[in-house]
Amino acid sequence: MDTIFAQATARGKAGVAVIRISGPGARPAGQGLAGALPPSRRAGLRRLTSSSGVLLDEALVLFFPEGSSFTGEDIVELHCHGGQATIAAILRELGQMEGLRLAEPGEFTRRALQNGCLDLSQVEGLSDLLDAETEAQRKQALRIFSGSLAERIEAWRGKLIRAAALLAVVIDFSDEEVPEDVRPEVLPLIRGVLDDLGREIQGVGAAERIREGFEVAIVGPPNAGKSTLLNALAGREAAITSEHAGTTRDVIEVRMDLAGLPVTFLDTAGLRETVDAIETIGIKRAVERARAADLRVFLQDDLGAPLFLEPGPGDILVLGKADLRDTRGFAVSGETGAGLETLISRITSVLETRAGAAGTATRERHRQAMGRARIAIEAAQARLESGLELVELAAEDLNSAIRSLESVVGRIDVETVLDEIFGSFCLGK
Ligand SMILES: Nc1nc2c(ncn2[C@@H]2O[C@H](COP(=O)(O)OP(=O)(O)OP(=O)(O)O)[C@@H](O)[C@H]2O)c(=O)[nH]1
Ligand SMILES: [K+]
Ligand SMILES: [Mg+2]
Repeated sequence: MDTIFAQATARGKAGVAVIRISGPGARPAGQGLAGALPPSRRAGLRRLTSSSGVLLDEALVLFFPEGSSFTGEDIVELHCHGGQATIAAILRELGQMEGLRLAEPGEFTRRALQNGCLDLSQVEGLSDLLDAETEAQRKQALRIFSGSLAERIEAWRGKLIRAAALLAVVIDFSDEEVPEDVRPEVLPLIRGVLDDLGREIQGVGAAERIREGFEVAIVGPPNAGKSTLLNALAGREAAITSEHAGTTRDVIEVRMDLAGLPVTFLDTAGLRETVDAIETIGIKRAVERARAADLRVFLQDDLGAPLFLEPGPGDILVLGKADLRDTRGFAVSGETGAGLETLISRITSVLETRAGAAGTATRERHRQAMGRARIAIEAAQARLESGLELVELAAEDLNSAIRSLESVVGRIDVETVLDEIFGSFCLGK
């Protein structure tokens, strides 16, 4: 196995930079640079020198031995000064050492996965954690990274293995006398898993929105003040505004953080009947994007006017230019900021409710694997409900469901399933 190294912190000038070395050559490489390494997992201040005796830096050095490091291999960390020349000099020195090479992107994490320090879902969680920009994203990513999905999978797997083992008893006795009917125990077990899976599959959509961001489209007639409203929400001149009806043509996106939820606001072309070819294209885009958005804010001149688009559940209808109106209804003004707080809190509350449906699974990959498992378990359930004749097929269905679930965490070894089934049940053969 190669020994790899890379700068773990972001590129650019900084107070401190961390360089990580992982693999069988990490310890000798660290010793070559720093002399004697500090005791395991304890920081020690060392002078880093090149093989030709040139002082490179003074750095904090840490050693994480194989088995208790991020990658599972020996790791040496150098917390050096964050100047570009310092980092370059140390990386150059490491590159000249026998058996060491620069890591490829994600290679430390890949090794952690290979060595069983992280499962596949945790690797996904780690990648989300590094991408997290809002509080909801951070919490969701950290939950997966700390293994919560793996725990759920393990619990379902345990129940399905127990169910399959009970069926195995029936299969074994089927040639001799009438076997005990294990269905009163098996069916509730698999029903419980089906209920959980149903909820988790339902929640993936919400979890994906938290990962990728919700889209909120601002729609309405030309000159309603949509772009002015977007700019007020963004706190900057993101979109061109003018007194000319039909100013906005392209969809303008502004990314924001609403109470920890990532939200992209879309400003769109004003909706109306028009013969202008370019405006027509803009309106088509507006309608498409607004339909696909999670939520629409209909900014209106008067509430009776045509909407050009069917409002969905949770959508918000609001009058614009509140400063020019004498209304006791809900109105906003991008110009003065009137009603903005109320609008934001309404949007937030709709999105928070939706985000609340998120479970533990966060990705399409998870949904597909859980979906396959659900189909297989439902097949087993149907076979068992019709009697015990199809018990072998039902057991096969359960094993296939177990494999699908295991694929979520990257463990797809069937032998372990068989081992557990026959390890916990002595059939006396
Ligand atoms: N008094 C007042 N004027 C506003 C308000 N919002 C926008 N306006 C004015 O109304 C005109 C149209 O504003 P825009 O923000 O460009 O309207 P729009 O809905 O984006 O228009 P299109 O992109 O053409 O569909 C501009 O002259 C704005 O200054 C408001 O809240 N109060
Ligand atoms: K306008
Ligand atoms: Mg506009």
